[in-house]
Amino acid sequence: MSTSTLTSPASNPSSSPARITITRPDDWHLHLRDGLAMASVLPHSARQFKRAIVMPNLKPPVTTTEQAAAYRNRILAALPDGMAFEPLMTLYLTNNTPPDEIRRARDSGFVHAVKLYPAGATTNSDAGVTSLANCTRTLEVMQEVGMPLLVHGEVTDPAVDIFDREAVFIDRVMQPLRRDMPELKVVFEHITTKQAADYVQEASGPTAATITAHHLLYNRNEIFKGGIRPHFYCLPVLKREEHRQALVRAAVSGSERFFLGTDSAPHPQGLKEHACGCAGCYTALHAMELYTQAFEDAGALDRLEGFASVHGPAFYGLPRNQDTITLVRESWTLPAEIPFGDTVLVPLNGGDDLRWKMA
Ligand SMILES: NC(=O)N[C@@H](CC(=O)O)C(=O)O
Ligand SMILES: [Zn+2]
Ligand SMILES: [Zn+2]
Repeated sequence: MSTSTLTSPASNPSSSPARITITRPDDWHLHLRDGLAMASVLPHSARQFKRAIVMPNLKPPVTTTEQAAAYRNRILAALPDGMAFEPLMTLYLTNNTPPDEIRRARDSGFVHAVKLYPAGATTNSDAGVTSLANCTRTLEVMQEVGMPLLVHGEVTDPAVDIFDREAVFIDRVMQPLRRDMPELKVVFEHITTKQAADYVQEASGPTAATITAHHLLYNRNEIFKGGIRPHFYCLPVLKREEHRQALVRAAVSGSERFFLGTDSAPHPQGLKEHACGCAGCYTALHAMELYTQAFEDAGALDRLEGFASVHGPAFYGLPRNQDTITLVRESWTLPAEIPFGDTVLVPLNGGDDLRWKMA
C-alpha cells in the first residue's frame, strides 16, 4: 500500500534542471551501529557522503577516546575496497565523563564532538545525562578546547506531551546552557519544530542545527496514512505541517547555521514492525535523493550545496570536500528491503519510486 507522493508531477516543475552537480556532501548525524549490521549499511553512506559524524549510542555506548578509536578502526575495516569515507567520531556524554577525557578526545584528532542524550530520551540513551549540572567541568573544558556539544533536544519529563518535548527543551535546557557556556559550540540535532528553527537562528554564541530529509518532506500525518506506518516513526517524532514548513524555510534560507544530518537510524524490520517498535528512519541509501527533492519542491535547488556541503565543514572547522556528486532526474524504485547483518531492514520509502537518482 504505497502512498508515496515522491514522484507527483505537480511538484515536478518543468523549469527544474534535469541534473545537478554539487560539492560532495557530508552527513553530520549518522547511526552506523556495529558488527555485521554496520558492514551492511556503511557502503550506502560512503556512496553518498565523504564524511559522517558517527553517533556513539552503541550498546555499551562509546564513552572514551579509546573506545572511539576501536570503533573507528572497525568502521574502516568494514569499508569496501576503493571507497573513500572518513568517519568523524563522537563520544557519548555521561554524568561522569571526566574533563580529561575531553582533552584526550581533542588531542586524538579523530573525535570531533561529544553527544548529549538526556537519559531515556531515545534509542540507547539509558546511560545518558540525568542533569547537565553533573557535567559543568566537562562542558567548560569542551568550551575551552572548541569541542562541539551535539544535543538530542527533547525533555524526558513524562508529563510533557511528546509533541512538545523539543520546544520545552529549549526553555529548560538550551537557554540556560547558552547563558552558562556562551562560547561552547552547540549543535541542536535533528530539529523538528518552528520553535527550534527560530531559536537556532537567533541564539547567541556558536549555535547550529542539523535537519533530516524526512523532517523536511513529511509531517505527522504520514505516520497514520491508511494505518499505522512504523517506518515513519522516529525521535523526535514528525510534527505538524506548519513545523515542516518552518524547517524547509530554515534549510533553504542560506543561513550557515543549518546543515545536513540524515539521522539515518537502521533497525531490523522485526523491531520496527512490532507492538513496541523502535524509533528511527533508515535513509542512508537515498538521502541525497530525498534532500534534492525537498529543495526542489521549495524552488531552492541553488541552496542545496550550501546546506549539504558547505555549512557543516565551516561549523566543524574542517575543509570542504574537493570532489563532486551528480544527481539526475530519473525515476527509480527503492528496494523494499535490504540486508542488515543476519536480518533485513526496510528503508524509509521502501518499494516507492523516487524522482532523483545519484549518478
Ligand atoms: N532518531 C531516532 O529515532 N533514533 C536514533 C536515536 C536518535 O537519534 O535519537 C537511533 O539510534 O535509532
Ligand atoms: Zn536523537
Ligand atoms: Zn540520531
